[in-house]
Amino acid sequence: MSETVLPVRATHLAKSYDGGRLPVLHEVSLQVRPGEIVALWGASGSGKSTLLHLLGGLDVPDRGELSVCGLDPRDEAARIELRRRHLGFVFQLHNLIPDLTMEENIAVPALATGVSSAQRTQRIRLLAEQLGLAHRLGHRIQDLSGGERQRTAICRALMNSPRLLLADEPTGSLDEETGSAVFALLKDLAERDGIAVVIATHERRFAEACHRLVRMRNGRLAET
Ligand SMILES: Nc1ncnc2c1ncn2[C@@H]1O[C@H](COP(=O)(O)OP(=O)(O)OP(=O)(O)O)[C@@H](O)[C@H]1O
Repeated sequence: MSETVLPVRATHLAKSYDGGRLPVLHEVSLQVRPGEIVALWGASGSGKSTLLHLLGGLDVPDRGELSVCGLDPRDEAARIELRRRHLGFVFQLHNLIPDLTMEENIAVPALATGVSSAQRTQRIRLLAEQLGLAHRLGHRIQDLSGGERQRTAICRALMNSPRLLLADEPTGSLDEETGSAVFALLKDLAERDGIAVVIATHERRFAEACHRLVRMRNGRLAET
């Protein structure tokens, strides 16, 4: 990615629900550079998930300018390209398919990209080793611990080598120790692999350990 193409460049984004009756985001501007881990920190209902959804093309802003890895997620073709090649999303409740194995779950994003099954298997093994999951690849999701599930979700999000990882309360369902391990992993991805990471969290200790803490309050950003 050239230096001018930032993973996130959002300017004056606004979003409301309920036909405009429920304004949720106001004048939100945010830039994220490669290798940077940025926390969106704020109380429940402050708009963190809504902003992540806009960045990930899961929802569209009412107003403002948005470029994600040089593409506009409002455009459908760009959205498909983003999901296939540039973007990984980690949800609070992992959203894995419980009946499938860890390996099958991690493989899902690669199914639409046309990579060979040999390349797919190689990539899954590499990621699983990096995240300490190699010994569990054949297990079904329902048989895994919360921390293993969340690390599996991170593997799945990394499957297509994204430049930007969006993580919505990735530690929210985990105990303190497991949550710390998952957070350390996300920070490592930014610092070691140059992936831009945006993490929504209400946990102050994680927000403060990020490179940048952006506070959200009533749908507005205040950088600290
Ligand atoms: N699809 C929707 N339709 C209507 N209102 C919504 C929708 N999504 C979110 N909201 C509302 O927008 C506001 C912001 O929600 P959002 O989920 O972005 O906050 P959050 O900071 O991520 O909260 P939490 O930490 O609880 O996940 C809330 O009042 C929420 O009820």
